[in-house]
Amino acid sequence: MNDTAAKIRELTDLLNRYGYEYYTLDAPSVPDAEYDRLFHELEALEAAHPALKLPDSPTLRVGGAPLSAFAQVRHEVPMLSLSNAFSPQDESGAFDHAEMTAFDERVRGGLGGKPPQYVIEPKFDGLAVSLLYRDGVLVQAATRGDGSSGEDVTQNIRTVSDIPLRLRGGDTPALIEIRGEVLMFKADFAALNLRQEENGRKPFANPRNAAAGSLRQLDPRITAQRKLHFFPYSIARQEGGFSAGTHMQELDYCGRLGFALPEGNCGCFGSMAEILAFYEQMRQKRPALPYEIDGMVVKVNSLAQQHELGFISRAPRWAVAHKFPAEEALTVVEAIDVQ
Ligand SMILES: NC(=O)c1cnc(OC2CCCC2)nc1N
Repeated sequence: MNDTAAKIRELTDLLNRYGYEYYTLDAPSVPDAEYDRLFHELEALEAAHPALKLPDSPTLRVGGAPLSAFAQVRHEVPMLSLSNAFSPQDESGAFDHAEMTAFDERVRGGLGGKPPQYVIEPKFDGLAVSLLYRDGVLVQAATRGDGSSGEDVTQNIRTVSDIPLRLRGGDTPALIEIRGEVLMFKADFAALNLRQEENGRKPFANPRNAAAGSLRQLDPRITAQRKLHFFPYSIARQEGGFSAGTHMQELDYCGRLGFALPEGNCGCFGSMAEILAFYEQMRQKRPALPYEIDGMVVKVNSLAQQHELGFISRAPRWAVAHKFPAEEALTVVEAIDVQ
């Protein structure tokens, strides 16, 4: 590699590390002026040697030329959406968690009575996206769309500062598809709407609409100005790298790969009673959170148990077998009678 290419590689890695410290760890190790100096040095080298610009260059964060339209991306693994378990309040204001108790019973039934561990995490109120990394480099990002295919928003996603352009840590998987929620923090939403009104533009109704509108911009330079964030919540597929056995291990792995995690707002418990207590705590904490959540998501922690249950829930909902009593069942009854 010639020394210009080596210099571009060195500046790219250094600026990506500084960006991770600043945006994801909220712990910059250099002053902004030093970051800006190195950034302009990289911009100048890339302008002089366009062929040497790297796919994970931090200069991609400012957004390139506008698109005329979004391409469609087919999801290899359909993007499932969550069924809702509402907890209506009774007249005393207490929450009736009957639907959660029913969920717990269905899960235990589906696992042959084995007691599951549950993870409870925020239900982020943003928009779902899927991120594809090959050999550690972000190569494609898509919205959920109809679950089977979505819009290619790769250029716009590259402007989201806490989405790594290259995965961190060692043991990089050859391929990994990470799904999560793009959202706008409440404070950034308020500031954006102030700017909208100052410029005579319509304010956004809520942070979710603001995030969706900002991500589905054809001009990435507008997306870059919108201060979006991303939280991962599942690994859809993976080839190589660390093989998680539970959802908590998946989240922890995403943290090691360089993603931001909703620290302190997730929990893992062995009983629905503890889950509901955590739900109650989060309901109290909700107004003070920096981002909007519209509930909590409860998942079976073990991936093996998820796959086992997933099979049952993937059975056609529109058909059911109504079986005659098995012959041997009658025999067994007779055997008991005979004894
Ligand atoms: N809005 C959220 O915060 C959220 C959405 N989805 C999921 O999980 C998907 C992954 C597999 C089935 C549902 N988790 C979440 N936290």
